[in-house]
Amino acid sequence: MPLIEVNQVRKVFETTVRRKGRFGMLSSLISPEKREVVAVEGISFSIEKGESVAYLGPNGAGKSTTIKMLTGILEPSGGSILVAGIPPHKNRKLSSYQVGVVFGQRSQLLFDLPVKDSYDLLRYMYSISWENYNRNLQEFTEILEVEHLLERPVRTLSLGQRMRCEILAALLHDPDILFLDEPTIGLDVVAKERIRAFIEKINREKGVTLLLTTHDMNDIERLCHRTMIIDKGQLIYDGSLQYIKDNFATERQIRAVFHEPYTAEAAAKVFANKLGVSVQVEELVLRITYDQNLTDTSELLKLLLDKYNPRDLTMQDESVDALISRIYREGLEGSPKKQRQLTLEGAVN
Ligand SMILES: Nc1ncnc2c1ncn2[C@@H]1O[C@H](COP(=O)(O)OP(=O)(O)OP(=O)(O)O)[C@@H](O)[C@H]1O
Repeated sequence: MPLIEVNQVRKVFETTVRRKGRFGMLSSLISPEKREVVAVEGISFSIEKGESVAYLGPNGAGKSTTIKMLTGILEPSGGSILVAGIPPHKNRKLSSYQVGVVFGQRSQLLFDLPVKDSYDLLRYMYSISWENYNRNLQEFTEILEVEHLLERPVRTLSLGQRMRCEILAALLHDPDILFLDEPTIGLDVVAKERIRAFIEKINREKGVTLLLTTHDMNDIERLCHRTMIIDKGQLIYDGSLQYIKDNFATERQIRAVFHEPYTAEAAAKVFANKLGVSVQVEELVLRITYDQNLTDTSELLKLLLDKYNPRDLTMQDESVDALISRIYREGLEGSPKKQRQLTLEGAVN
């Protein structure tokens, strides 16, 4: 049986529209105009124990709303959710024993008190035995390198230090599942890497199931074997990131450095006329961006080498960041590969 089961879940928020004009506020108070926002629209998925899943989507897609429903903070407007066999919104307390949550933008630590006081409170709230509490505290403080922070008031910690303390707080009660909403947001490269290493370890060694929302593609490449993409409240992809890369990353860039600026200019004019190719020139450097499905790499390279004799050549595939942004913009239907298939089908007919 899957550890998390989400079946045709919807969430509709009702908001009040503020009227414009001098008396708008008064009129809104007397007869408020209501509007519905559909944040999540019939989503279904299941997650097995030990999986590490990325939950991606552009701003406002419905990621946080889904996590809030999975943790019981919000009640679904329709459909059903079971987390470790429990509907979270109906039995939030029982469900919380199985689940740890980290919200990158919000804290579950008490701001004015030392970090350790929040941990003691969590021990009490979750009725964690002293033995388990002391064992987890010792193990996690060591790995996360936060021993020296335990007596410091939370408000005095840097963002990176606080995030490490937050993650520790979420795991003190040995949950089977960890929901992470943007756990590396705003952190520097070193702090991000530290947190990723820890999350990866608890998934691998303790079998903690992960569901993670992020806008940082390095989080996913490092941590998640499965990626779900949500857009406008609907699940548009559920599979591996590798599949997306293999099937949708069709853009590539060639960077050529020439001996003379006018050679770069001349080459740019020639390549700009090719189908699916765009060019950029900066002094000696020419960047050719092209769709591998429309233009053969060997053809471009041959032309460059034979005719323009560049000093240096490098090639770069479309970054995962750029790829995912393109999917957000154009959807999976808009991928060059799909377009090409459509074109070919069109040609056959
Ligand atoms: N309490 C609320 N009341 C009304 N609308 C809401 C509420 N919470 C979220 N929404 C709306 O629901 C939609 C989904 O929001 P949600 O926060 O789930 O998106 P998200 O994918 O987490 O975005 P982001 O990446 O920006 O955090 C948005 O249109 C948002 O404005």
